[in-house]
Amino acid sequence: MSTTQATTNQAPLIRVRGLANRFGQHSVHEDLDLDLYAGEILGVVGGSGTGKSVLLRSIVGLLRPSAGHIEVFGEDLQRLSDSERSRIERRFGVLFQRGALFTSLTLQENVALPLIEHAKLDRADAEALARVKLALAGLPGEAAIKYPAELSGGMIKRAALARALALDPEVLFLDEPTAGLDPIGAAAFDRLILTLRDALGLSVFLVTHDLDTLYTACDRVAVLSRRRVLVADRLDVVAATEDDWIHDYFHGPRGRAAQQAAHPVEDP
Ligand SMILES: Nc1ncnc2c1ncn2[C@@H]1O[C@H](COP(=O)(O)OP(=O)(O)OP(=O)(O)O)[C@@H](O)[C@H]1O
Repeated sequence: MSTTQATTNQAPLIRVRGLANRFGQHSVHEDLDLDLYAGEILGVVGGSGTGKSVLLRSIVGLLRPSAGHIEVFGEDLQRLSDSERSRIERRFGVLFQRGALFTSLTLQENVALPLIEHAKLDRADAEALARVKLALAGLPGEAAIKYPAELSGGMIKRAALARALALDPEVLFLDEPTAGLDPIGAAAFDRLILTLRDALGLSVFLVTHDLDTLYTACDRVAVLSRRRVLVADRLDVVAATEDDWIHDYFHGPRGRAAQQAAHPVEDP
């Protein structure tokens, strides 16, 4: 696995080594290595079924790996007790692919839930803070008392992001955050992720199929292929890697369009 010089000088925030995930006879990951550095937005890509979500779930503690080590903030997750592990996991915010909000709760009640449960705030304080988080995620004030069914897909994503930010995480995990959004909504969401990273100093692990997201938001890109991370590096290095999937993905019509949109050729 290659990596940029700039990132090799600092200790990674998350260090995955020799990871294996197997479901019966089906091996999804074998001997997978990956690092996430402080303050970076790492895009994780790969063909369907290459195990991007499984990797995310192993890191955030929802799936126990079959083998290997995951170190987070310098601690090996497998060696920690359940309570120590949940102390670490509290420093994560996760936006799942089907970022389900509770349909019977308003947005501010949804976002207040982790604040009541984990930060032990009373309901009024939790909902006041929830409104701040909803604003941070770019939602207008009046959205706070709406129910998910009353909102567009883009607004629901933002509300789910607000909930992921509720406990002031240091690392944000996003599983296909722009899936299902129209191109304008997706571009706005990419900008929001960048703004939040800069404003809050977040580190971001971002699973995506969206080439525009890679070009506009990601500092590095990791490609999952053949059960491991084939390459994790700057986009230009990744796009130049000799591999059939990488070639088709980055140099097909969609890849060329995304690159063109990110770096338009100026008229003479
Ligand atoms: N709990 C599970 N039990 C058995 N197999 C599983 C389980 N979770 C995931 N898998 C399998 O692991 C493989 C990788 O799944 P995963 O959802 O991580 O892929 P992905 O790269 O995120 O795909 P996509 O891009 O389509 O979302 C799939 O073949 C899936 O069926």
